Amino acid sequence: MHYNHTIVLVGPMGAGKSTIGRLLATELGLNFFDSDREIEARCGANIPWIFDKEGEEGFRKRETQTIAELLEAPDNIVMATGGGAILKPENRDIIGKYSTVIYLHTTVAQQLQRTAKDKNRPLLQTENPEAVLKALFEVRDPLYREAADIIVNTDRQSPKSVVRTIMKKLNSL
Ligand SMILES: Nc1ncnc2c1ncn2[C@@H]1O[C@H](COP(=O)(O)OP(=O)(O)O)[C@@H](O)[C@H]1O
Ligand SMILES: O=C(O)C1=C[C@@H](OP(=O)(O)O)[C@@H](O)[C@H](O)C1
Ligand SMILES: [Mg+2]
Repeated sequence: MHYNHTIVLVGPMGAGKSTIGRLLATELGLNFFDSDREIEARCGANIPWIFDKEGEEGFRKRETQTIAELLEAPDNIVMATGGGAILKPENRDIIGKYSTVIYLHTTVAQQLQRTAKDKNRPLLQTENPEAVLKALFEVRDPLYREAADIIVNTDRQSPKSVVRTIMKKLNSL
């Protein structure tokens, strides 16, 4: 195996980063961290509260700090990031330095379905979440691609099957 054994999952909301990250960590025998859950634990409040009280900028500062903390620790881990973690050059640098990066990709239609009932994503609590997802995709897709060592489509594959695809691709790096 020739890849960096710390794995970071990037990609848009609803691509499956949190779900697949946990399964992949079990498969690899590594601890799993979801940067969003770690931000919430450190802050003692949930993401909607952070966005409401500190704005997206406040959330992004916490996100950068948390991602750095998790990746600078000595152990190999699997980490799911939030969809916007790719925006900051500092995050891209540290993720690239410490990990093998997997871009989980899906369609906007799937993202909409998978995120519809969840109120924990402040950016999607709007009249037209489809337009938001499309606009975010335009900006972020090139950044995800640039960062990625592996790209996997999660559109028509179960989480288990996505993990199998990832394992094959990791083993051929
Ligand atoms: N490959 C998949 N097929 C079907 N549903 C999925 C798949 N991956 C994730 N989901 C579902 O989509 C929702 C969002 O997944 P999540 O892991 O939170 O995405 P992300 O962390 O990328 O925003 C969850 O309800 C999850 O069960
Ligand atoms: O795309 C984004 O900017 C965000 C994605 C969310 O994580 P998921 O990608 O896990 O939904 C979470 O970090 C926050 O609501 C902002
Ligand atoms: Mg997530």
